[in-house]
Amino acid sequence: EPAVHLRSANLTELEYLALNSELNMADGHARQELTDGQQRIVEEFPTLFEKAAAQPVEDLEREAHRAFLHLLGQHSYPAGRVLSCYASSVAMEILARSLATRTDAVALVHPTFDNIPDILRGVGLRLVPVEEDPLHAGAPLPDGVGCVFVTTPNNPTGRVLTAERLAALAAECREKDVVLALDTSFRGFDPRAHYDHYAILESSGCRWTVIEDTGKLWPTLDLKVGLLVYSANVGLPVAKIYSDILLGVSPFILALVERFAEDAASGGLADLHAFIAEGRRIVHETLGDVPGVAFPDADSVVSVERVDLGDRRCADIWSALQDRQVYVLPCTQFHWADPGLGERSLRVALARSHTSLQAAVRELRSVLLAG
Ligand SMILES: N=C(N)NC[C@@H](O)CC(=O)C(=O)O
Repeated sequence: EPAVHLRSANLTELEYLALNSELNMADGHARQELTDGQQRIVEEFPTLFEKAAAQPVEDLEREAHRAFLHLLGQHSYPAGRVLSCYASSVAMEILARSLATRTDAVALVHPTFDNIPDILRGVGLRLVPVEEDPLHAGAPLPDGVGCVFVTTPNNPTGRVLTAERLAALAAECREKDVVLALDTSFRGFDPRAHYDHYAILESSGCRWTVIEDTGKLWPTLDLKVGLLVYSANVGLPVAKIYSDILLGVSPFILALVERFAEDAASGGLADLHAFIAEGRRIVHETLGDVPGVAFPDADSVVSVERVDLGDRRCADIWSALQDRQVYVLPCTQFHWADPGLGERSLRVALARSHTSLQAAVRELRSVLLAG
């Protein structure tokens, strides 16, 4: 098949290349081993399947949404306005199509994962970049857009909107009659993202949507749901466009999400945070003394880590790693409005077994020291 050209590839095309490699540190999906508690759920699958087949799907949806969102501190979500999707990117496509019926421009956080700008541009929307520092510092939003889209915690930086900043953003969007859209796919990793976003959004009166993702947390072989949650006054045809795309997700996956969320609530989430922190430590310890290397996101606790390469180009390092069947992501494509800004950094996935992560960053260390 055609060779993937690094510069013209999107990040997901680079993630495809990594899928069959032992040392795949590219995608942000959960590929660590199952914990004992999760293994016990997998052993229950026949019973879980029977339960999913027997129960009304609306009960399974309600229970899955409740277990997952309560786990993450989201107690005020509107239970009647949650659309279950096969993946968060499906939710993203539905939102993009809905936005395109009402506006021609979106202010989007920069940098962020490139399938978000790609999906928005794919429906013809013009994008205005919003850099993280001004966004978090409270700079006024760009005018002339119909939506402000923020990934929080952001990918790959891990930057989180505080409750105060979210309230101020929502107030500004309400004043300007602009939709505030959040992608909170990485929120499971960061307790600072567990304040009740829905309480703030609902009380602000602004038009809003939130995309949630169960797929980043647990190694369920991508058995997951993306959620598209929206305000009563959103003024977008999200439910109608949802019906163009799907009737609903698998009841079995809803039952699985509920059980994994319950396991997480009884200690699993804290264990996951410790697991990811150890992965981050492995990266810092293995690469920390390499000349020119730095870790720009000192506060980040999400399941990916950015590595600054000093004066080295990420394309060269990415290729040298690929020759060793080791995969990471170049940061160029995250900088969707100015790829040059990502030219000297990489992203390493941390939701991996510590042995494979250690082996991969040792290869990265050797490539970096080879000069
Ligand atoms: N639909 C797409 N493109 N899926 C890839 C996405 O899930 C990977 C991701 O979010 C990450 O690696 O950070």
